[in-house]
Amino acid sequence: MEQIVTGEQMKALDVYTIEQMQMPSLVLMERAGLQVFWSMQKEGLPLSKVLVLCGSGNNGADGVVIARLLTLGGYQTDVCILGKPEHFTKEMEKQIEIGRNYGISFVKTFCVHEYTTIVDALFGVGLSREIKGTYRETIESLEHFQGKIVAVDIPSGIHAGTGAVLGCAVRADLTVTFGYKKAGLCLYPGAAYAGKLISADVGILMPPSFGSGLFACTREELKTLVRKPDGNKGSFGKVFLVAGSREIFGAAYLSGQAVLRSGAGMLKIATPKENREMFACFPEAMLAVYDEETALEELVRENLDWADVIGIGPGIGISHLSERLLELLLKLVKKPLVIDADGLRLLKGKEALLRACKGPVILTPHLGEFAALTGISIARWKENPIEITEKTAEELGVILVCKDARTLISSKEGKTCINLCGNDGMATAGSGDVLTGLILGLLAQGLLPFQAACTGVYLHARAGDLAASKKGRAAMLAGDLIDAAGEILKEL
Ligand SMILES: NC(=O)C1=CN([C@@H]2O[C@H](COP(=O)(O)OP(=O)(O)OC[C@H]3O[C@@H](n4cnc5c(N)ncnc54)[C@H](OP(=O)(O)O)[C@@H]3O)[C@@H](O)[C@H]2O)[C@@H](O)CC1
Ligand SMILES: Nc1ncnc2c1ncn2[C@@H]1O[C@H](COP(=O)(O)OP(=O)(O)O)[C@@H](O)[C@H]1O
Ligand SMILES: [K+]
Repeated sequence: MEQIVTGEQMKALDVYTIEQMQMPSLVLMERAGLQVFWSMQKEGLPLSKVLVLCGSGNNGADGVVIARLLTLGGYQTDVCILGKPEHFTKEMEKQIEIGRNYGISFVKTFCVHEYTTIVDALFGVGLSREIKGTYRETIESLEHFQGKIVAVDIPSGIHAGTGAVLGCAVRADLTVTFGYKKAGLCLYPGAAYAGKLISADVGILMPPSFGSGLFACTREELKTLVRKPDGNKGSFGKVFLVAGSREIFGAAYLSGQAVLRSGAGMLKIATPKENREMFACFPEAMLAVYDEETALEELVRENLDWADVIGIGPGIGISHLSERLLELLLKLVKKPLVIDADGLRLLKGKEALLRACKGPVILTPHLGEFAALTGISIARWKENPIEITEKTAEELGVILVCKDARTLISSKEGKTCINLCGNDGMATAGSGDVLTGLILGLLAQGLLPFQAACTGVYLHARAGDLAASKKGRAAMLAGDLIDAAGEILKEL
């Protein structure tokens, strides 16, 4: 997993590196400036005339370093400092002094259209409030700029912890961020403002005791999934999935297919009797059919003994039978349980039962389901997604997968993973059912619950990117994600 930090955490790491490690802040800044300068060259930005816009803090000081490096490199460069001298940090004062000695061009006014590239060094992780006045006018004047924009550390206006736009923000083509990716660059809308994101090492050191539990999913996670040459279908895990209803067969089919495609050994689907004929097209799945006459407790107990992991929800509908099945699972299960879709809708009012559940529980709501379950509106979640997801996971005592364009996975212990892959082609009916199946399949193969949730989300998103490259984002179907997930696993 890749470490992600908030703005406050990044500032704490700066302080630690400077004060404890005794690394001079001007050295860190020089490295930061060099990284931006090199990236601008490497990415082939048009550098015939560059404007560097600087604030009064250390982000602005980085900007002055970049202007000096550009000038020394022979690129025509102007610097405009918007911040007031009384607010300059001591590093900013020093960089201006050095810049003057090197003869860089400071301007008081400018016309953006004269430039081919603009460097945004107005605000970095120190942005603390809504942007107003001259800063706002300047940022808004960049909206019609025809050249390229490079953001230093983070686009000015984006909150480093939440990705929110504080009044207005710079829309960059390239962002070079220092040390670690900031959460605000990983979450929307911030992610959309960053353009291409490059993480650059500038020498920031993280102490072993550092308390951030924020990560991004990476390819490494998939490597924990190893096939055993002497394994059998029992050792690759047995999944019991309560899915489908009289009206909805597809959700059960998609989840079930994803379970087996991810490598699980055996699958049994509990579904209403009317679905029996439909499952003729899915001979790999065993069936446990039920109706009004079925002794549900017996059915559940029998299958809980048999299975290694349990899922409930895809397409089960809202009925007294599906509600009873959910209650029985919550009361009796001692193994990992994944609850999705209608299972989440039925969970409302059963929070006490959920908290008392003896097995580890993974909930996989999209934001509508999350809002219905918790009473927290989608708009409120979007204001502070990490904090709200973590708090809800802790309160409910579950692993919570909040599905969105940037899905968040939080454990009740306060560890959170952000998924950075995937695309809008995945916003297609049945896509979530596939994710449920993948997580169940990974659990069945022995991944620990939080690991299975993060790896499942990552695999699903990578499959989404592969499916989009083959079929296109508009045309891809949930079923394509299943085949693509198989191909991703094959590459390992
Ligand atoms: N430490 C190091 O050595 C290294 C740091 N590095 C760089 O430093 C950056 C962080 O620097 P920073 O902490 O100085 O904050 P920065 O983002 O420049 O802004 C703070 C200034 O903006 C002001 N301000 C805030 N909001 C405002 C608003 N809405 N409207 C108007 N003003 C507003 C705020 O005012 P105040 O809130 O104090 O009144 C203050 O004056 C980091 O992102 C990286 O680029 C790298 O070089 C690596 C080494
Ligand atoms: N714009 C997007 N970018 C990346 N992933 C997305 C986007 N929109 C949706 N997804 C993903 O697609 C899946 C949709 O799940 P869900 O809404 O439960 O679908 P369904 O209920 O139709 O099965 C989630 O995993 C979500 O993270
Ligand atoms: K910036």
